[in-house]
Amino acid sequence: MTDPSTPFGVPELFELPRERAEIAPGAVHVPGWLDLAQQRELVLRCREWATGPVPLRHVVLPGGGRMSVRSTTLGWDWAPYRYLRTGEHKRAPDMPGWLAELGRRAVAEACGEDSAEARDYLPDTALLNFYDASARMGMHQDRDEFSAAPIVSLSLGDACVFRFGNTQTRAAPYQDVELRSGDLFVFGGPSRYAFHGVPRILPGTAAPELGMKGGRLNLTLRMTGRAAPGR
Ligand SMILES: O=C(O)CCC(=O)C(=O)O
Ligand SMILES: [Fe+2]
Repeated sequence: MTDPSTPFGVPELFELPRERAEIAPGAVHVPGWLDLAQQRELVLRCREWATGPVPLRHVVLPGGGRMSVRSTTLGWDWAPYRYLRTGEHKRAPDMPGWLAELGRRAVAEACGEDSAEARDYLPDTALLNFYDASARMGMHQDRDEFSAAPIVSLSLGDACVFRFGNTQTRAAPYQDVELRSGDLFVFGGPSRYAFHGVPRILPGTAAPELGMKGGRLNLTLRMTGRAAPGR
């Protein structure tokens, strides 16, 4: 008799469902939070933003280093290490209301529908990062915001190794989590200022139906805590 857990005798064809996990207090990984249709829709939007007034570019750090990731923003623009109203080229597009609402639902998913975090969450900025197969992001803290509200991270395309560390140092202890297309990761509370980074992209792991040729998109939603711009 064949073992029902290994159809065709090939265990690799079967994968256990990935479980929601609290990686550290206040840091929650929700695998497959976005279904394929939602992921495709977001990929299309990202494509628009990537070619918008502030196109995807390699940000150059004050020390002269060029980030291997290409990025752009909605709402406020980001230049190391602060949020600006005007990007290098033009003003970033507004943060769409539907995306802010998606962020609020993400926090409700991670922290609870009735939580103060979810009630008060109104992200005014989204950072879009594109990683080709060789791009990576070093360990850092997200601390350019004047708000301690959680950071919401959505992943699309190729999977990556996401390294989530501690609040004291960029070195160990840390945990490596595989973030795949559609996954949600929220970090707030005691983990809000934890060091984190992306040491590796796993090329060729995206579903072809997503319509991406390759690479990984990451969208982080943030509350900058800056006063709403007068327009
Ligand atoms: O790509 C990721 O998953 C993380 C991105 C990130 O940490 C950032 O943009 O600050
Ligand atoms: Fe970050």
